[in-house]
Amino acid sequence: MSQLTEVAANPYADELAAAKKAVSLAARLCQRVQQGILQSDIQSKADRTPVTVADYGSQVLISLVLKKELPSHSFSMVAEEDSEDLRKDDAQQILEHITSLVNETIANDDSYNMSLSKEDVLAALDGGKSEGGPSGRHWILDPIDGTKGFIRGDQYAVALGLLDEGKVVLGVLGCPNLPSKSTNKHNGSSSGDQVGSLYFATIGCGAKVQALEGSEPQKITICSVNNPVDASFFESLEHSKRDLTSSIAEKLGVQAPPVRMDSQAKYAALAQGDGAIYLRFSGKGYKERVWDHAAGSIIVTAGGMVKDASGNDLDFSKGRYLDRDRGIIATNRYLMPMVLKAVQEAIDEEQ
Ligand SMILES: Nc1ncnc2c1ncn2[C@@H]1O[C@H](COP(=O)(O)O)[C@@H](O)[C@H]1OP(=O)(O)O
Ligand SMILES: [Mg+2]
Ligand SMILES: [Mg+2]
Ligand SMILES: [Mg+2]
Repeated sequence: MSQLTEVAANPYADELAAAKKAVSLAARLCQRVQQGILQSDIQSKADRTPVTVADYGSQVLISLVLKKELPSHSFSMVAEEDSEDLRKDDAQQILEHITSLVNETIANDDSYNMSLSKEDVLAALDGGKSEGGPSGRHWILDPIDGTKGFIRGDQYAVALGLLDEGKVVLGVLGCPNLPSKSTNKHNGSSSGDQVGSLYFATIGCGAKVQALEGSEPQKITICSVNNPVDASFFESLEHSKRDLTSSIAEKLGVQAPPVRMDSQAKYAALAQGDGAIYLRFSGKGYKERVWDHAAGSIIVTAGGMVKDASGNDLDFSKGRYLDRDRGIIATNRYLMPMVLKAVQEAIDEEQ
């Protein structure tokens, strides 16, 4: 397809190009930090979850690239991180470190001739404070999804979505540690597969993958298994109600052991057919955030389905939190009715 035809066929082509560029650059910063991560690179947030210099650096780079690449667009972003902790007196050293990481990543890329001050970094972070909602366009960003996996040296994702009038219309997932074909050995390369991929989808245009360092995009397809006995399922490594997911799997007759993985890399792995089902049931009272699902879910819905436990589509139009009933289920259209039935039965038994 010529570039002109592609632009005509995809109303979000400009936004997609900018989002891919932003996520690729951020992923480069994350890869560098992950290779030599130190205890001093990690902080604890008020909610006791970890945040690293790379979470902050990734968010700064992404907001910067989106603004540079789309100068005529109004900018609104719903993002996980903000500058509050970095404005404290004891955070000056870490802020300096983040600023130099961002500037070095920009300098190594050649696209932009600029250098950020510490104030620029703080201001860029606070560009992510939008509430999103049902009207207008809003970027939705998780600069590192799966920070615990990132610190451990495992899977993580840089996840950027675009909300337009309350619907997710575009998603890009940078997965630096995910092999693009088989995730069976998800900590490293297996059988020569490409490790480090960029997954993306725009509404109505299918999902694709390319190498993070750049390559011809390839279409990806969700697996077509229609008998749950032959299916395998993904769940979170850190945040899964394992009693419930194993009861669901048992009801379905799933034979394979669960594949446990951090972050939205699970959505990417599912979208490229590495497994058949993703079951997400977190602890009681945990409210899911939009940035933990926006990019991943559109990459799966290009060929499959993502629903809550009642079979409803996820609603991203309610602000920073995701409106959903209990869990999240992602799978192909053949298995979805069977999985939803098993989910209802398992939930009823649990009560
Ligand atoms: N108690 C929790 N239950 C469910 N998810 C959580 C919880 N605490 C943090 N998260 C977020 O869930 C996502 C991780 O998903 P997974 O468990 O599938 O790897 C991350 O977005 C993580 O935040 P973060 O983005 O800060 O890493
Ligand atoms: Mg976090
Ligand atoms: Mg997250
Ligand atoms: Mg995060």
